[in-house]
Amino acid sequence: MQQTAAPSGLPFLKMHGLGNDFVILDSRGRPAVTTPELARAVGDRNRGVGFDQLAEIRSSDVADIDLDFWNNDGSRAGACGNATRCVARLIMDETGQDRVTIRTERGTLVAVRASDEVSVNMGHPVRDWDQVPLAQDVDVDHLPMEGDPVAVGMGNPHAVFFVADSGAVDVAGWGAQVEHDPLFPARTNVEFAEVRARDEIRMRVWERGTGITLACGSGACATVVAAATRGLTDRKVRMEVDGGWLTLDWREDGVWMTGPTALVYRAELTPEFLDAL
Ligand SMILES: N[C@H](CCC[C@H](N)C(=O)O)C(=O)O
Repeated sequence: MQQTAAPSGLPFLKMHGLGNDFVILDSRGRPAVTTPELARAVGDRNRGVGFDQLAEIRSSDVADIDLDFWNNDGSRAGACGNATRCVARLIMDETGQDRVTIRTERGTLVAVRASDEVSVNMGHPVRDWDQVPLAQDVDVDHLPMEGDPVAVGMGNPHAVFFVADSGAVDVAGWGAQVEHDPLFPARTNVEFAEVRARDEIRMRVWERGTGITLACGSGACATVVAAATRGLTDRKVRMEVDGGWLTLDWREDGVWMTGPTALVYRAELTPEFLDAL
């Protein structure tokens, strides 16, 4: 009897770092599959899988892997610290090594195991107004906007506001308004930071292309850069986000971020789902 091969779907993993959740596709050795339509369909929490970001692993000729990021509105994210840590852990588990190099849009990043957590060097912050990017030549340390935010590029744009009580902030209302402010031609991620001590910050975030998330690694990096630049904290801080705790350390070689990673499940998108796209 002739066996018909089962139609093959698309394997993926679900991971999260502090509740910042990801669908991870592995396209090593074959063409990339993600399109804005696929990202939106898989990112739909009712009709798809749901994620804050989709990360697609690709073969690399300069690093252990290349990694591309997408938001659930179908837009590209130039950086995603928590997904970088999650994928780094996958690759370290696969290779048995404690170090991995990952090429992203902003350059090649190094991640290392830190006991049961993962640290990644997210690189140097970008402080040139046109590189953040901003629409005009303004003071990045004091943007001309209500709330006096700081602009920081971490491979993606961030506007960091310092607030007295982060719990009282209307993150969705204020965040969405700032995301679409004309000062940010590529829109922006928005952080609301409450400095608790020279080594501790509470931060809540509104992400470009996604909305409120429980954590944002690049946003946490941008926040420590903004806080230390303003002289509000030291360069090494513990940061409490809605999903837990990260450690940030702005060193000579870049901003290091350390935190937990979790593998939730491995599954497959069915041909039926993919055909409907
Ligand atoms: N959650 C991510 C950041 C996603 C940023 C994205 N929303 C963008 O459009 O830049 C992180 O851990 O760094």
